[in-house]
Parts: sequence; C-alpha cells; structure tokens
Amino acid sequence: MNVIEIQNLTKMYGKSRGIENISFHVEQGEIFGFIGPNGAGKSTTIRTLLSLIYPTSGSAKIFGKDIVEFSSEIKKEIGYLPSEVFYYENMKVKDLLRYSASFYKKDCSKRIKELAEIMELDINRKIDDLSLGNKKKVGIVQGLLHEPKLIILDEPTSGLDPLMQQRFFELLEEENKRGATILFSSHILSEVQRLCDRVAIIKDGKIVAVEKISVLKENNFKRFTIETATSINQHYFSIPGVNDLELKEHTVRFLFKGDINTIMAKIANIEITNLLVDEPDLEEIFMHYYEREE
Ligand SMILES: Nc1ncnc2c1ncn2[C@@H]1O[C@H](COP(=O)(O)OP(=O)(O)OP(=O)(O)O)[C@@H](O)[C@H]1O
Repeated sequence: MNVIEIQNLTKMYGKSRGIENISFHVEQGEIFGFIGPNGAGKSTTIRTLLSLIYPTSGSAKIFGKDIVEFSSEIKKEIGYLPSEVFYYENMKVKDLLRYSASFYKKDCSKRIKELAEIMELDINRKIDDLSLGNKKKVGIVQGLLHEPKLIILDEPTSGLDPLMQQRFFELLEEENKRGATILFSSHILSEVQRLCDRVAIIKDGKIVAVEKISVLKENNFKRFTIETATSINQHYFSIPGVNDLELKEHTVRFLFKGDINTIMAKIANIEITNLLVDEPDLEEIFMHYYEREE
C-alpha cells in the first residue's frame, strides 16, 4: 500500500515556480529520502502535502485520502518536523509539549518523557534559554510524541551535533520498526544513504529520478585511483565510460561505468605502483544524475 501518492503536483508562487509536475509515491514502512539542493522545492512539496499551502494543480493522497479534502484528519496521523522551528519563547518546553499533545486524543506524557531522555532534552527549561540544537530537539519530540504513522522531516539534522544526529537516526530506525513510514528531506546525501530505502531526487522544482539507494550505488559506477610508475599521456584513459578524469603527476583518478575489462586491459599495458577500486559515494553519483539532465 502507498502511504503517500503524489500526482503531477504543481505549486506556483505567483509567477515563480515552487514545484512543477511532481509525481512519486512512498510505500508503507519505507524510509524515503527526498534530496536536492537549496531551492529545489523540497519544502514546497512537504508544505503542500501538509496543506500548509495549496497546490496550483495536480493532487496527492496520504493514507489514500486527498490531502486538501481530508487535511485535518490526515494531520492527526502525521508527525512533522519543519526545517525551521519557531516557538513562543516564553513557554517552558514541557508546557509547549503538553500543549502540542492536547491536539491528539491520547495520553502522550510517557512518550514525551522517553523521547526527551533519548534526545537529552531538559523539558523544565524555558524555550528562550535553549540553543538552536536544543530547539531542534524540542521540534523532534513535538513531532514524534503522538507515535505517528507517518513521519515527515524537512532537513531534520541541521543544528544537531554528530552524536545527537546519530541518536536521532537510531530513534527514526526504531520508529520505522514500530511501523512508521518516513519521508526525509535533505541536501546531505550521506545521511540519506545511511537511512533510506529509496530516494527521489529533485532539481529546479522537478523530479530527476526516483531510485532505490542500492541501485543508485550499484549503478555500476566505480571510482578508480591508479598510481603509475612513470607519467602517462593525459588522454590514455579518455575512453567511453570514464568520467571526472583527473591526472596529477603519477596518479590518475576517474569514475567508470561499463565493462570493467576495458579498464583492466588499459592498466595491463602500463606499469602501475598502486591500484584502488572503490564505490563512489552518493554525492558523485548524484552529480551525474544532474549532469545528465543538463
Ligand atoms: N513563500 C514563497 N514565495 C515565493 N517563492 C517561494 C516561497 N517559498 C519558496 N519559494 C521558491 O520556491 C522554490 C522552492 O523552494 P523550497 O523552499 O521549496 O526549496 P527547498 O528544496 O526546500 O530548499 P531549501 O532547503 O533552501 O528550503 C525556490 O525557488 C523558492 O525561492
């Protein structure tokens, strides 16, 4: 079953483009990544899904229900962490969380306590006195306190230190094991790579690709680093399938996609002192997706 289904969703801000003809779906139980650079349209998509803004055209369903028509019903089952959190600074954390919990018809106090402990958040403090990272933690607890079926996170890790990011990812993995579906937007590819099953790549308001992380990584790209005994001609490895070729003194580096025997045959004809073949990271693969569209 699809928890989120987006069909040809377009949002214009007056004459300027927010998102154009976006279509993708998120299956039940998935951790789905939504990646793209700043201004690509991630927040616009998410804010439209939550009916904080309305589509110019196209439609989307969450839990099989239209996002505009059933927005208040749908929202009860969603935990949302916006990219920027704003609060009434004068409140204490625990009062804000209690107030947030009052929107759901269940007792969330036990879960608030657990989440605050996991995220090392002191709920007796005034929001005013909290650092940016601690304010983010308030947003995380606020988003998860009602044990939502769908968790939507817009750039969730900005402001969290590495230890807390790790803690937060473990928390998300637990939520996912409990049965929650997760949509996670980010411009940091390594975090998407670690957590997500599939990703949609967005650029300039349009979806460029929807792929399984494993396929993205496997896509047969290999990163070669070859150290040679003597200088080689700068065009020696300029053959089909080779990208991002760099030659520095006796070291040549490139990304390769294709029959690996072609490269091995080239290597066999020169004297090498070292050879490293490894997986490119998602960042490099991602760049190639972008280039292909340009
Ligand atoms: N309220 C608004 N009024 C006018 N244009 C907007 C508004 N909000 C977003 N935009 C524009 O829509 C486009 C998509 O922005 P959006 O914030 O959705 O991107 P994003 O991928 O979430 O990037 P970021 O990570 O920087 O927030 C951008 O060109 C942005 O300038």
